[in-house]
Amino acid sequence: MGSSGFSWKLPDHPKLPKGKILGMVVLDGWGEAHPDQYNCIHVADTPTMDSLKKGAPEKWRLVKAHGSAVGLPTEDDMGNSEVGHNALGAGRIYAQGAKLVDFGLASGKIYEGEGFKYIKECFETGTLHLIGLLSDGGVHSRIDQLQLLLKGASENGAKRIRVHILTDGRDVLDGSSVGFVETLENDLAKLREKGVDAQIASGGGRMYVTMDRYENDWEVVKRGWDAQVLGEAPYKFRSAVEAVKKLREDTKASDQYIPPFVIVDENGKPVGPIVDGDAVVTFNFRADRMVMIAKSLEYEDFDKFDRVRFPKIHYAGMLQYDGELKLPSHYLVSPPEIERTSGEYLVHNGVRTFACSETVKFGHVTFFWNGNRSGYFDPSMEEYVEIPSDSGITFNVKPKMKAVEIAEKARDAILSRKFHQVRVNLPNGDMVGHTGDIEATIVACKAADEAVKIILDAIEQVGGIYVVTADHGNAEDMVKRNKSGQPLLDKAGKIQILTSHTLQPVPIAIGGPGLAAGVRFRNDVPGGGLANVAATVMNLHGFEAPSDYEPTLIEVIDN
Ligand SMILES: O=C(O)[C@@H](CO)OP(=O)(O)O
Ligand SMILES: [Mn+2]
Ligand SMILES: [Mn+2]
Repeated sequence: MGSSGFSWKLPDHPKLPKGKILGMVVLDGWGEAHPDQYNCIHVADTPTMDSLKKGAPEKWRLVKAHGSAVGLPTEDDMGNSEVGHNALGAGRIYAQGAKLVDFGLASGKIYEGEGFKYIKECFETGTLHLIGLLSDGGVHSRIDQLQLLLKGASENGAKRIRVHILTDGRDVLDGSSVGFVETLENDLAKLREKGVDAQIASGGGRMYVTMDRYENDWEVVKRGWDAQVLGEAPYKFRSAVEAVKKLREDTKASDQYIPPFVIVDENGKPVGPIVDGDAVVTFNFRADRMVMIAKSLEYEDFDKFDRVRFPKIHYAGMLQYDGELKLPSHYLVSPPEIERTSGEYLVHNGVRTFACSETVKFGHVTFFWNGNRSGYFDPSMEEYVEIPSDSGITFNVKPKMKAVEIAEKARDAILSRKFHQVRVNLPNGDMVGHTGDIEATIVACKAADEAVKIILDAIEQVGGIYVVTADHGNAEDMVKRNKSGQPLLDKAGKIQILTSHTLQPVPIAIGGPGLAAGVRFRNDVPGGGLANVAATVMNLHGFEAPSDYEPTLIEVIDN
């Protein structure tokens, strides 16, 4: 870097060569935990990952993947794909959406911002609609933030408020939706006592209504649109608590998959369709599962499904969800400014990159990796391949998912020798872990392990280097535990299945024939986390990382 200013040019690494082919594998939802029967990774046959762990102690270690290590508010915050891949790709720790929204609400700054002023223009004559995930999971949203926003909006002049809820059961225990709806109903009743006309207007389970991602299945978003905007749904109820209880019972749906419903008045009329002149806020802070609904609410030109009506509204996201598309154009809190990511640096330094996953995780190794920006930095240097995911099923039905297909694409990219970095996300441990199906998750872990083997074999053939890591835990612990780690039993004496991510660290392994002799993990970064991986990878490509990146995990010992 010249003294005159910024340069993309990275300094040469003093010891490590350039031009090696590097396979970068992210196992989604693959943490390290105590081996017992609820640790699906332990129970599953995973010879490849086992051999990495046993093989070379100086080339395998654990890194932090939750809490402050990935920019989350507290050490009780489990990791997730957004913050995990952001850290892996950006090499620095950013205060993430959850934290930025906390700050905006606590300081009141949120109410002074452009986004809030924009929606406020509708408060006099229109309704304020709040759409988002109702739980305290802290991955996509938090109910306490919704509560503060409800209070703040009413104090700032909102007279009529409608909440469109999405039930969780993925980041929190299944069945917990009832309690969250009751809490929200209490708050809305208090607002009504103060003269604010506030009600829940519609709802549905997050995986079946609204929160699809990466354009996997627009039907999911359409179901939400019909209920939230048009006031139409297959189920109609007078109360949301009743809706959630009854639909769980009658349709046997888990919280994640509750079918869409609308709340109606005594005449059977929906209480809160979205109409001209209304304001709408999507209150999730996390990006991936808000991009599609944001497009449907914002884009004049839109052909993904028939919206029937496109109301003239003032729409704001809790955050801006896509930095490249500038979507949505209005937002309540500015997102973390994740810039100068490793992907952008490497492209500027001649590193040709291939990235691949299946649809449900495709954006993780592209969009999240690149700091929540869609698209390429330089299409002549990069190729991103998406393998279509199965849609319309829960992944316990097909736990192998597209692991082999992803690995074969990676293998072909490696053997083609056209790329220096071949990066994949293997979704199985996470996507199947979220279903809570232990048997299926064991199959999933085995499938992911087999995919890793395909990639490592290809790296072996070209004399390359591999880095195998994960973005956060999930499959390694499938049961809710008490403080001392014992499985918690419910009233009927049954274990409580944990569908969510965990607080566990994740493994990182390096190796391959191209790894220079003397490379090993340093032992002076014991607290290392996912953000330390980017500098590590830059070193393995033959470069020094920028000075503001979190330190590399490796050193080169002279033999
Ligand atoms: O499915 C998701 O949206 C989250 C859990 O809420 O999982 P991940 O962070 O692994 O994408
Ligand atoms: Mn993940
Ligand atoms: Mn997950």
